[in-house]
Amino acid sequence: MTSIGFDEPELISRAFQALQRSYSPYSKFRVGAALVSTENEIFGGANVENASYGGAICAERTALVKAVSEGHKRFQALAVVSDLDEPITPCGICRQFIREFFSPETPILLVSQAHPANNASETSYKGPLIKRTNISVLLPDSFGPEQLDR
Ligand SMILES: O=c1ccn([C@H]2C[C@H](O)[C@@H](CO)O2)c(=O)[nH]1
Ligand SMILES: [Zn+2]
Repeated sequence: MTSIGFDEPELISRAFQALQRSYSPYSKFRVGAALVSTENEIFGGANVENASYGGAICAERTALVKAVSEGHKRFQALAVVSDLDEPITPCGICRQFIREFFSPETPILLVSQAHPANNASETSYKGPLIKRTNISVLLPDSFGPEQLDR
């Protein structure tokens, strides 16, 4: 079966919806993520923190754990959003987690809250800045499941 492809604005909007549910009373840093599976199902996730700070789970892993535990292990894209005017980039643990399930070139969209060029002197609003990357760029020379195939 051929994929119909994913709807990028929809995926980004689902990441912003997920961000609204961020539980981040300690860092006050809200993050949202959204994944689209090869079955065209979208899974959102937010960061969920803990009074024991090290227990925090990032938005990217929340979304992945939701999807994988519902039977979706192959993905067409991931979008990550925050409240910042510049895109953020996944932490090391999330990169390894993404590496487990993503193909090297699968699109990862790192999306700002608003375009950094927006300011009082701007007459026309510029939408969010989208940095397009993939896991082979974010985690080069990585260790992955193939290495355990013996
Ligand atoms: O890509 C990222 C970076 C950070 N965080 C979360 C972890 C923690 O709750 C807060 C501050 O690091 O942001 C994410 O969810 N995703
Ligand atoms: Zn992370």
